[in-house]
Formats: sequence, structure tokens, C-alpha cells
Amino acid sequence: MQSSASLTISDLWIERGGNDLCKGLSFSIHPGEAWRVLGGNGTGKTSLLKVIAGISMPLEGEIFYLGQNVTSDRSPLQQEMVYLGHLMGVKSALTVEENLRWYCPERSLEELHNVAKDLGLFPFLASLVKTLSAGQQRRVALARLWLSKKTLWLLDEPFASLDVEGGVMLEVCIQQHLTSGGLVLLSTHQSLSSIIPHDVVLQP
Ligand SMILES: Nc1ncnc2c1ncn2[C@@H]1O[C@H](COP(=O)(O)OP(=O)(O)OP(=O)(O)O)[C@@H](O)[C@H]1O
Repeated sequence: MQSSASLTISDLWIERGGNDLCKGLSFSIHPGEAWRVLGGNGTGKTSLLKVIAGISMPLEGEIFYLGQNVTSDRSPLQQEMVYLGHLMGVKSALTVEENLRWYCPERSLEELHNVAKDLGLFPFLASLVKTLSAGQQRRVALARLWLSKKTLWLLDEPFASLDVEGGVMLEVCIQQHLTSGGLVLLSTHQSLSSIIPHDVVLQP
């Protein structure tokens, strides 16, 4: 399949627990584009993101990344991807600073501290993540985006638990990523039409 898109989903069929969550689903994401996965509870938003991330497999269909068919081996895509799922990938028994170090061992302590300041986490650097509020823990997870140099962001309800300020910061972060040619696919119930004009709609 030829396409100028960075990520192409072609004719995807995902089934879970005996139910078809989508069938014949196709869309393409070009550099600098964000797409939003829409649908009510249980319609398959998380399942779609997991399939694209390579955590689970579709029944049928193909996934192309940078023109390469990655359906059976998602590693070329995974090397370029940040996937933030419901569980957020934070290490709750580690401190905030230890989590940031774990995300990005190649970054200097000063860079990590600057990200912590941007996200309002600086006072909590020495706190165990499990002692933080849900929104603060979400901010720790989102630090991965602030530190990331990866092109493709797959974000499962990234605005969940964030306050208004956190939501605005995340929108700005996404906008900056798009401006630098990144790709974003996220599920959200938030209205983000200004930065995310493209929707994938999953029906019950
Ligand atoms: N591993 C699994 N085995 C069986 N059924 C599953 C599995 N994973 C998901 N499902 C089912 O697939 C459907 C879609 O689940 P999914 O989590 O993808 O929905 P969602 O749109 O993300 O929901 P929500 O908005 O509530 O987070 C649900 O009915 C769920 O029970």
C-alpha cells in the first residue's frame, strides 16, 4: 500500500469478548496531525489504541508506519511511540524524581527538574508517587510527553483527572508536538476541536 501518511490503519477488524468493536476501520495520520477516538464507554477506544501500539492484535486489517507494513511486527512503530494507557505507566513505589529518571535516563537532572517545575511537580520530587493525588500522578505520567523525542503519541484519555490548568498545559504540549511534525492519536471525552479536527468514531 502506498501512502504519504506516517501512520495508516487499513480495514481494521477488532473483536473482543465475542463482540466486533470495529470492522473495516481505515484512517491515516499525516505529520503534524492529531486524531481523536470518540465513542461511549465500552465502544473500543482503549482496544483500538492497544492494537495500534502492538499490545494486542486485530482479527484482520493492516497497520503501516512510514510506509512499512508493521502489522505482524510493530517494533519499528514502537521505537517511535509513546503509549500512555489508563494505568499511566508510573511506578507508584518510586518518587517523582525516580520516575522522571526512569523515563529519560539520558536527560540531565536540571532538565528533569525543569520539567517538574513546568508540571507543578517540583515540590513533590522526593515524594512517593503513591502518596500523590490522582491528578498529580497523571502529571507524573504526562512528564513522559514533555521529555519525549518520540514522533507518535498514543494517549488513552490523557485529560482524565487533570484540573483546568493541567488540561491547558497538555493542550499546549500537544500543539507544540504537532508543530514539530509529530503525530497524535488520543481518546478523550473532551472537546478539542481547535487542535484536533479529525475524529475516529466508534459505535456501540
Ligand atoms: N481482554 C478482553 N477480553 C474480553 N473483552 C474485552 C477485553 N478488553 C476489552 N474487552 C471488552 O471490549 C469492549 C471495549 O472495551 P474498551 O476498554 O476498548 O472500551 P473503551 O471505549 O475504551 O471504554 P471506556 O470509555 O469505558 O474506557 C468492552 O465491552 C470490554 O468489556
